[in-house]
Amino acid sequence: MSSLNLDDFTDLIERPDGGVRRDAEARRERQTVPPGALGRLDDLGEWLAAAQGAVPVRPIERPRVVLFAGDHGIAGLGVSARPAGTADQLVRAVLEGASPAAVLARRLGVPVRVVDMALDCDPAELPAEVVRHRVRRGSGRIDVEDALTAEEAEAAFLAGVAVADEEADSGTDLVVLGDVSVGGTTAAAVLVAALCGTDASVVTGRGGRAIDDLAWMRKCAAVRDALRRARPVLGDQLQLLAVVGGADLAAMTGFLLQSAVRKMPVVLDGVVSAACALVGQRVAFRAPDWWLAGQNSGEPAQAKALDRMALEPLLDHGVTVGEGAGALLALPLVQSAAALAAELPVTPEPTPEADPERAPEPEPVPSGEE
Ligand SMILES: O=C(O)c1ccc[n+]([C@@H]2O[C@H](COP(=O)([O-])O)[C@@H](O)[C@H]2O)c1
Ligand SMILES: Cc1cc2nc[nH]c2cc1C
Repeated sequence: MSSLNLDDFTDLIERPDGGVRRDAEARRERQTVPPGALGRLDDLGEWLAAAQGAVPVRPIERPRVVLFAGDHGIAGLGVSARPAGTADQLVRAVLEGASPAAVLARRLGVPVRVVDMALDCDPAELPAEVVRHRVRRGSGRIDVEDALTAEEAEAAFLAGVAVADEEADSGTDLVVLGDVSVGGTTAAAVLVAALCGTDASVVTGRGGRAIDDLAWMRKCAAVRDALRRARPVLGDQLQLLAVVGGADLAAMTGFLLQSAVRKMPVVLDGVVSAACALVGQRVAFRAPDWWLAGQNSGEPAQAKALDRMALEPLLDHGVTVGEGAGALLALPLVQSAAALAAELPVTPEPTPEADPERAPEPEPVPSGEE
């Protein structure tokens, strides 16, 4: 039996500071740029201030890309555009600078950290910088078996918690979160359908235009079968991740929740991070207050999950490549919002002298010496 109790997260996660948010709004009102003229960037700047507990908001100077990597047995059914068990190749491409996320991260000067949770390869053949938290080699085939044992799910979740603590402790001020997986979007679709009470066909996407009609039908059938296995465990999120999630998704959920505990804002990427965020919301309803939806990837399950969390994607360019690439594109926008909020000139705060009607009572004169 698993001993980890996720209920503790409900109390551990606070809301971003509402008073700070109001101070940020008041500061914005004293900027000479007309109200509303910066559109959603105003909201973004005020949200960041509240998350940081600081007015003016501090610049985002130490962002990081954190990617959880794993293979999924379900990919063996031909539900992915990639052959099953090849996520390690994607990991190498990221770390060699040869993938979309690697190009963007290099351009933006953001370090990338890849965590092996369940790659299906010899660990000795992985690049040295891969963070090692593997709990098994490939998560189980979720249409017919559990992705993980209860112990593996707990270990994976706690690995995610540990990585979030390491990031927070090292001064990371914003995380761009993504996955490197093969078959991961099938597990994500199952989680979203299970938690939203919808059918397989509503949540099953094509991964951009990557899979054909036959593969889409196989994916739908796999989601339907896994969904049947998910329903009995809907009330226990760790068990849900064990039955139909996988090691990378369990870790990502732990990461998201602990990031909220540590008040470290996270930008979500695609359907996999959105599904984990939705599981996290079930664990702690305040947690989504700490997350931003970087982009709309176009996957129906992602849209459903974000809608449930009332998160509105910053961008919409149909980026379905995963590995945090879509969320990375949103990073300059977030950094711009912080810079505008902090750097645009403000008119001086009204002082009591300038407004005699609002002048406070005079301080009583101290009667004696200290
Ligand atoms: O986020 C999305 O909408 C999305 C849609 C299709 C694929 N991906 C990414 O592509 C990778 C392979 O996913 P899959 O499930 O199609 O094998 C994985 O890293 C996913 O995050 C991502
Ligand atoms: C305004 C705003 C509200 C949010 N709630 C959760 N994440 C958020 C992000 C933003 C930007």
